[in-house]
Amino acid sequence: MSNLKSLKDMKLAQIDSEYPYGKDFFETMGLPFAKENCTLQQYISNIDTILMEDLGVERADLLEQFELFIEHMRLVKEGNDLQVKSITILGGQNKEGIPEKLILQMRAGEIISIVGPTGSGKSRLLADIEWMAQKDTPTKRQILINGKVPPMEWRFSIEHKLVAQLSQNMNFVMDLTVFEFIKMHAESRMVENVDEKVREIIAYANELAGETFRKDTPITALSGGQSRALMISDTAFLSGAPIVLIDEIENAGIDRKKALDLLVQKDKIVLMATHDPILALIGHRRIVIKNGGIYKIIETSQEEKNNLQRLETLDRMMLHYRELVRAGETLEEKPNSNL
Ligand SMILES: Nc1ncnc2c1ncn2[C@@H]1O[C@H](COP(=O)(O)OP(=O)(O)OP(=O)(O)O)[C@@H](O)[C@H]1O
Repeated sequence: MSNLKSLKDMKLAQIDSEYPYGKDFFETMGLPFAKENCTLQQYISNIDTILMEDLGVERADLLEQFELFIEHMRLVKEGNDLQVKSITILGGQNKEGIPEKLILQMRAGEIISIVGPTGSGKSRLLADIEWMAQKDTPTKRQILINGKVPPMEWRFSIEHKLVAQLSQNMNFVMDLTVFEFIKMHAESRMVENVDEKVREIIAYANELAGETFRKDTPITALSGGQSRALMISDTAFLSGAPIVLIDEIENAGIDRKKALDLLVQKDKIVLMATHDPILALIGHRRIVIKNGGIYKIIETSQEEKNNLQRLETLDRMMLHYRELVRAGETLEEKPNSNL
């Protein structure tokens, strides 16, 4: 905060050029923030007394609130820029208290799948990462960011949101169109060229979703797959979060491979819990969970990658037939692996 102490002595024009969002603070209160040749202190002292009374704020408090606002916005920007090069999981214990005995490091640009039977603890592992567990969850795991214990504030702070979670259910309750919703998010992330970014996000989401939607479609009218696609595209383009956790993407009816390519392009660390062999093999490595503990880690072998191609061919065939079913066509056509 020390550099903020001098805010009051800065000229308004200088504040405007260093913190372009600063004027919003005053303008939303109905206080014009012209680029006058006076310091912030002078500007606040010169605000009409009746206006100050109407606002119900003391001059000293106004300055303090402004300083807090600038600090908050600065942290949001810093959080956006924070680089996560690695996450490390220090093993804890399984459901029976047997130690995991492992150190697993994951680097930016990696996709890691998490596999294991229902109830084995896949979501728990994702939750440990999201919460940046410090031996204080049932698994007793510890998570390091860039090889270090993350500062406590990151666990609670919205500004340092390191983790974006795409969960199984997305329920929208707001009465907004797709464009308004994404625009609101883009504005809160303080991106430049908001409208262009929003159009880009919607276009990508439409590529991921089987059925297209329009920018003026109400978000409540989106299908499960469409809203999932929208949130994936939104996360890829807007979320500063370098870590993306995906809990079971397979049932969403979206182009899973494209979705992952989009997320990983952005140099994120992607972890996904899945039962789907294609997604499991898209991962560079997969964590196998058994009885609440990390049981083994499998590097995707060349042999498996060759199988992935075969499985993808089968998947395209299935998708084709699914489209025929959706369109009410007959299914008499012979399966064709050249699709
Ligand atoms: N190491 C552990 N110690 C204690 N409890 C655990 C451990 N791992 C997981 N659990 C608990 O076991 C339960 C099931 O785990 P979880 O929901 O993560 O399973 P899952 O593999 O995601 O299942 P599904 O495939 O059905 O989504 C949860 O209540 C979770 O907190």
